[in-house]
Amino acid sequence: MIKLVNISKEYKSGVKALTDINLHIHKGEFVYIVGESGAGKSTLIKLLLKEEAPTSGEMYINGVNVTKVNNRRIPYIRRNLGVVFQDFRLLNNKTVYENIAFAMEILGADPKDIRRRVPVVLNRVDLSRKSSSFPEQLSGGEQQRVSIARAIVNNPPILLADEPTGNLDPDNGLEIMKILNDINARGTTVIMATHAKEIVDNLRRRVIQLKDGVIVRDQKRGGYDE
Ligand SMILES: Nc1ncnc2c1ncn2[C@@H]1O[C@H](COP(=O)(O)OP(=O)(O)OP(=O)(O)O)[C@@H](O)[C@H]1O
Repeated sequence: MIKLVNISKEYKSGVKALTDINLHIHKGEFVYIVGESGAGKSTLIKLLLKEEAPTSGEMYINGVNVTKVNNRRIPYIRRNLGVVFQDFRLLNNKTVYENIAFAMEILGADPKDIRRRVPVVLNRVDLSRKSSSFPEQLSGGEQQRVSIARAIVNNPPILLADEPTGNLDPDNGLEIMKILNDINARGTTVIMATHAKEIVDNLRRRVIQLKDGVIVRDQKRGGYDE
């Protein structure tokens, strides 16, 4: 489903953020990416999202080579990847409903499909009653649930989450993990970069640990530390 072959990323500043990453993530997996600050977790996510281009190596999504930044490939990537960030990144001038609908509009969805689908994902994150609220009227946990609903509304096979619980208290963090687990149980591949030791230790999944841009551990049902 996702295959990285000898991927390296060196920023213009000369920082080598990733070196020779080889990685195969299969359909339906739940993968934590862990590592100290600066280890390269966000860089890995940015490469997958095409926000950054690798310096060398090849990336494949569903067998399609998406290595080159190529405008023709961007819609393909958007359809395949949903994404959730630590800081939610909702549009503050749009309601909850509109934030989610917008993710379908930009892919050219039929308005009828949008009207049908948005309530379904709002229900999935238990926020139906907040449909007409604006982001600033919501708690952090609720905002993150909206951002998850937006990430899955186009039914992507892969969900990327960069520190999705980083701005939340433990209870809200657990709530987010329940939702991510539920999404994974329905067949979506979930890749989550995180510093949340408690979560990784309690909800054991595949753990990929980065250190100075290199994979130093790839463990089934691993804990946060070796
Ligand atoms: N745009 C950039 N330009 C130059 N260097 C960068 C850039 N983004 C990240 N880096 C550097 O690349 C390395 C990896 O950073 P990255 O953000 O991927 O780490 P991380 O594991 O996500 O860290 P954190 O847990 O703090 O978010 C770091 O040394 C960082 O300073």
